[in-house]
Amino acid sequence: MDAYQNVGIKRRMKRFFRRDGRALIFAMDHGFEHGPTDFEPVWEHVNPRAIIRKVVRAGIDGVMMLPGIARIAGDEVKPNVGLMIKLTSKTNLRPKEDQLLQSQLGYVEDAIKLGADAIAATVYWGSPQEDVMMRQFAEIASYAHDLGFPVVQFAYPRGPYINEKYGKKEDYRVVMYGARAAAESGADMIKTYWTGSRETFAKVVEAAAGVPVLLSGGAKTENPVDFLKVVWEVIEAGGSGAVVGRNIFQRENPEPFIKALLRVVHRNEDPEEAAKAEGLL
Ligand SMILES: O=P(O)(O)OC[C@H]1O[C@](O)(COP(=O)(O)O)[C@@H](O)[C@@H]1O
Repeated sequence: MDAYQNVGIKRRMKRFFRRDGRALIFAMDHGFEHGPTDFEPVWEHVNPRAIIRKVVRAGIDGVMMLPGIARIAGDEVKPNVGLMIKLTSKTNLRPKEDQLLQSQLGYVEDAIKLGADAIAATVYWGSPQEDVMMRQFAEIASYAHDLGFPVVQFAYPRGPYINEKYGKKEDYRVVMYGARAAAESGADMIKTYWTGSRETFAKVVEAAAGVPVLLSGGAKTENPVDFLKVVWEVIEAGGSGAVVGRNIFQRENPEPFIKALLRVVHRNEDPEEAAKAEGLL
């Protein structure tokens, strides 16, 4: 028989994942992590209520945010949509080489009070500060799991040694390593980089040993179909969906784009067909 906590974790995972085991989640931590200039392409989306209302209306499965945005706009995330609260972050205000640490800015209790269905934290695997983030993650995961909450790891290999050894942080060998480290450190969901091909992403999924792997969206593609194609490859590779920020909120009209993404994630639709069906082509 399952322990009470396991039942809680399983039930809360289902707030994000549909019966097909896949999820499309909106990422809304950029005002902190990148700065408000990320919203300049469509300035009205700097208002969290405005953009969250749109993504929820379009049928998104979950929304990820820091605690402060949940205080301001968490009530826009309707009860049938998963709420993921991320407890670590960093600003973009320091020199790049000093941005290799995410610090804890909230506690598991805060996330629960805010109505979270899952708790997230980032680990920059390979960073000189890896140890600090590993401990933060372990503390968050241990407590959240005790209370029956699933934990999401943003497993991002990053830092000078990664560049030296692998050439780039998206090299599948190091992304695979980060995903494995996330699984071995107790993550219930993993969010990580696109490795450039279905074959290499399939290896990342295998390395995660059954823990669902979600794509981290990345910079907005000019042509929406290009991003739909990446998500399609992720699904074909056995990925469990995507967590997408800029590709959604930097578009003038995000709703048809989200609907096309949902077609790809949940119905395996061909990206061009999905785009046509939603009037993007
Ligand atoms: O890779 P970077 O520049 O640190 O980006 C981190 C950002 O990307 C995300 O992980 C995903 O958002 P995007 O889809 O915009 O890439 C955000 O949660 C976070 O703010």
